[in-house]
Amino acid sequence: MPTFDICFSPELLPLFDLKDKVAVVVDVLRATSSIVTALAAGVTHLVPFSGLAECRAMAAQGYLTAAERDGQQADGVDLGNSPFGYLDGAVAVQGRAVALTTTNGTRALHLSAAADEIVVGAFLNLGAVAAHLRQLNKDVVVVCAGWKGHFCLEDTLFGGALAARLQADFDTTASDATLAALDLWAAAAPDLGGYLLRSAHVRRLNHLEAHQDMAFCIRQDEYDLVPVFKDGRITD
Ligand SMILES: O=C(O)[C@H](CS(=O)(=O)O)OP(=O)(O)O
Repeated sequence: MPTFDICFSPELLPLFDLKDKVAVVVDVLRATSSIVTALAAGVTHLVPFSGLAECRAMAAQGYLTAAERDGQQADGVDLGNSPFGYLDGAVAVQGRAVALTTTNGTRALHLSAAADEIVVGAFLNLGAVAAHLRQLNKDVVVVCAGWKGHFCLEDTLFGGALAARLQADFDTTASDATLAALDLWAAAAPDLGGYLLRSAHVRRLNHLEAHQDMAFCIRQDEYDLVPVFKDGRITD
C-alpha cells in the first residue's frame, strides 16, 4: 500500500524526501482555492511566481496578473487572492492565462519541486484529488502552505479530510502527522465553518473584510478538476 504523509509547514520540507512521491500542495485560505476556482472559471493556465516584480512583468506577455501580500491585493495588478475575483465578472478571465504570486501558496508550490507530480489541492476539489491519487497509487505527501512558515488549522484539516477519504487505499497510520490530522478532521468536520472561526487566518480575513472567502473555500467537491504544476505552469 502506498503511504500518506503530511508536512505541516514548508519549513519542514527538508525533512521529507519527495522523490518518486506525489506532493499535494494545499493553501485553503486562499491560494489553492483560488487556483482551482480560476481553472473552473475558464482560465487556461496559471504561472506561480515568488516575486511581485516578475509577476507584474507577465502583463507584457498578455497575462492577467494576480498578486497578494499580507492578504491585500498588490498595486498595479488585475486580481488579488480571492476566489471571487474569478467569479464576480469584474475581470474577464475566460480563456486568459494568469501570473500569480501570494504570500504562502506560491512559495509552497515552488518548494515542492522535487516531487514526481505536484497536485494543487483544496476542499473545492477534494474528491477529484482523492480519485486522482487513488489512480496514481504512489506515496503521497500533503504539503501545507501554512502561514509564513507557521502551522495552520485549515491546511491541516484538508490533509485530514483527504486522508479520511483515502484510508482504504493508503497507509494513513505510519505518520503521527496524518494521525493527528485525522483526529483534527473528525473533531472539525461536523461544523467546519464554526471550527475555523477560531483560526488565525479566518480572523485575518475577517479583519480584511473578506468574510465570504472562508465560507466559499471550505465547500467540498465543488469542482471536479485536478490542477497539476508542471514545467512552470498549473493546468487542469
Ligand atoms: O491571501 C491570503 O489568504 C494569504 C495571505 S495572508 O495569510 O492572509 O496574509 O495568502 P496565501 O498565499 O493564499 O496563504
